[in-house]
Amino acid sequence: MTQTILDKIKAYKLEEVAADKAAKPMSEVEAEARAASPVRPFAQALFEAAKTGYGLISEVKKASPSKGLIREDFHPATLAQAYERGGATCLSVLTDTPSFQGAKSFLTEARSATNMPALRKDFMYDPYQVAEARALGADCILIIMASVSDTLAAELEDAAFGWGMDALIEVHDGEELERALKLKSPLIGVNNRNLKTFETSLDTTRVLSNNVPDGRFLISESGLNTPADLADMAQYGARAFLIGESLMRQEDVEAATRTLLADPVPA
Ligand SMILES: O=P(O)(O)OC[C@@H](O)[C@@H](O)c1c[nH]c2ccccc12
Repeated sequence: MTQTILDKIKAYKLEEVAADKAAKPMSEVEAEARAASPVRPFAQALFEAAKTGYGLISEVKKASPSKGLIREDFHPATLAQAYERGGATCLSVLTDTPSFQGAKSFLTEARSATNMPALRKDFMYDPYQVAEARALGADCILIIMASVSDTLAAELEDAAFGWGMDALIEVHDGEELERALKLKSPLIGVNNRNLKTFETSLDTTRVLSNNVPDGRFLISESGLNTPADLADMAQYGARAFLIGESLMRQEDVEAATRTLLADPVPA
């Protein structure tokens, strides 16, 4: 079988985690997590925002494997503040370095410059990374069903809940969605980008929305550019969105965020 980009990421991430553990044992990370800035309610903030408008998870994203460098002028704290002033609900901060030019410090910097809850956007394979997320200040972690077993997904979710964090469960097809629904988290992220091929299609949300039951909260992720895209996805039940690139490409991130959220279709 050919190796996908996701397989490659997993391989280096497991090595990275092993090296991190050797440098700083779990007990130390746990102590840092206990001393970290208190958890901000991530899911709750999205539910609230979705009652009257859209929930927006705004992503601090410097580069991606498919697009290379997205934004030259990149200061996580400044960008996070622009998102907040523009009306975003939550932050997502890429902490992966090899593929996304992110950094763990970006998460702490961005979050502490705002009052928004923050998602650690990374590829999670070990409860060590979950404790580390909390130590960095994260309020939510990402669980990518395409890249983990059911057992590991449940273990990561339990670890997140144990720290008082939320978990965003990411799916890209019907099989992954079915597996996601065996977990407890209400936050279901449908990624319009296939992480194995990097192709993006909003049909992913359109199709999978049919199988997201009441009681789960649908978040449409990736490839969203315009208010019309959001209105389109909202018709399929998505009241919250995870957006990076299209906002990161704007000179005035605050104004672009405000424009995107200006005219929500009624809930
Ligand atoms: O930049 P975009 O197309 O607006 O997408 C944001 C976000 O959905 C995307 O960065 C993403 C979704 N799931 C991921 C998993 C890993 C890394 C990145 C991602």
